[in-house]
Amino acid sequence: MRILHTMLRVGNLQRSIDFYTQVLGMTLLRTSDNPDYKYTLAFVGYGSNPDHAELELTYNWGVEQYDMGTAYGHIALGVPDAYAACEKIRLAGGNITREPGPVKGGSTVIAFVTDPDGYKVELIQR
Ligand SMILES: C[C@@H](O)C(=O)SC[C@H](NC(=O)CC[C@H](N)C(=O)O)C(=O)NCC(=O)O
Ligand code: NI
Repeated sequence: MRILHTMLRVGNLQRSIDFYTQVLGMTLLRTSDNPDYKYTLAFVGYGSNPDHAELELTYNWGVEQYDMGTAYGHIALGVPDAYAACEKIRLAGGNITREPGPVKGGSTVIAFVTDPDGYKVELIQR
């Protein structure tokens, strides 16, 4: 088996596409409309399946907000320099919600950015 994608329900598809492409540097890989079930999908990533796992952004027509609950954690991205990545994200209008630095109790440098719906994305320096 292999990981193909992670699905996130989003309240505004273009807002999310803009974030993942313009702020995090991903590519909009494809979209698909499902008029019968009133939803649209947008797949974003740093490449396509099978070589790259993708994010499946799911927009349910007319649903602009979700109860985020307490269970979701984060999606992690690998970066060569978390400090530089955070500066670039800030300049692109992204919201850094945890400054880069060693993880508590460890030495790996991490940071967090929050996407437009409030989903956390971890940046891991490696
Ligand atoms: C393309 C593939 O990766 C999918 O995940 S589509 C599967 C389909 N998704 C939805 O219906 C999304 C909208 C839904 N209202 C939601 O918010 O999850 C799905 O889950 N189909 C159910 C089925 O039994 O086919
Ligand atoms: Ni899916």
